[in-house]
Amino acid sequence: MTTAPLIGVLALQGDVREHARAIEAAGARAMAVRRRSELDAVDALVLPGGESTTMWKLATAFDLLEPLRLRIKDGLPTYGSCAGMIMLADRIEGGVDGQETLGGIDMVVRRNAFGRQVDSFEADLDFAAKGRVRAVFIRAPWVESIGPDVEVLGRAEPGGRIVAVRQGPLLATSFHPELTGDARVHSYFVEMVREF
Ligand SMILES: NC(=O)CC[C@H](N)C(=O)O
Repeated sequence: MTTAPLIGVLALQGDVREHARAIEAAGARAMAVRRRSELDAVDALVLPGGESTTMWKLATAFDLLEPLRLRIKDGLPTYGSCAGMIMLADRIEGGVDGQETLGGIDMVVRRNAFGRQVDSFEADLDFAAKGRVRAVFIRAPWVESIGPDVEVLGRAEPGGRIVAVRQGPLLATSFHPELTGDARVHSYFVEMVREF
C-alpha cells in the first residue's frame, strides 16, 4: 500500500472522534463507518471504546453485525479498544443475557473485570516493541485466557493481567490509547495494516 490506508471507525457508539484523531496522527486516513457501503470502502477498521452491549444492539439494528463478522473473517485488519476488545473476542464472560460479539480472536474476555466505573485507573505498561505507554482503563475488560495463535502484547501492572493481544490482522487492547495524545498504539496498528 503506497497511499495512506483508509481506516474506518465504527461509529454506532463510543469515542469515535478520538480514534479518528489518533489514526490521523499515526499517518493514516480515518472515516466514520455507519453503513455497509462505508464498511466495504475501508482498508481496516477500529472498534472504539464505549459499551459493548449497546454496540452489539446497534450493529444488529443497522444490519451491520453479519457484514462486520464476514469482513473480519475475510481478514480485514481490525483494532478493538475496550468495548471493541470485547467485540473481537470469540468468547466473553460477564456479558448480558444473549450478548453476541463479532469474534475473531481466540480468547475469553471478562467484561468489567477491573471493577466498576469508579474503579477506572491509569497505569504505565510495556506495549509490544513500542516501549512504555500510558494506559487508561475505564470499566475495562481483561483477557482471561488465549488460544495458541494469540500473541500477548501487554500486561497490566501489578497483577500481570493480559490487556493487549494480537492474532494475525486483529489487535485488541483493554485500555484507551486514543485518550492520551500518544499515537504509538495506533501507529502499531497502521504498521499492521500496511503488512496485510
Ligand atoms: N470503556 C469501555 O469501553 C468500557 C467497556 C464496557 N464496560 C463494556 O462492557 O462494553
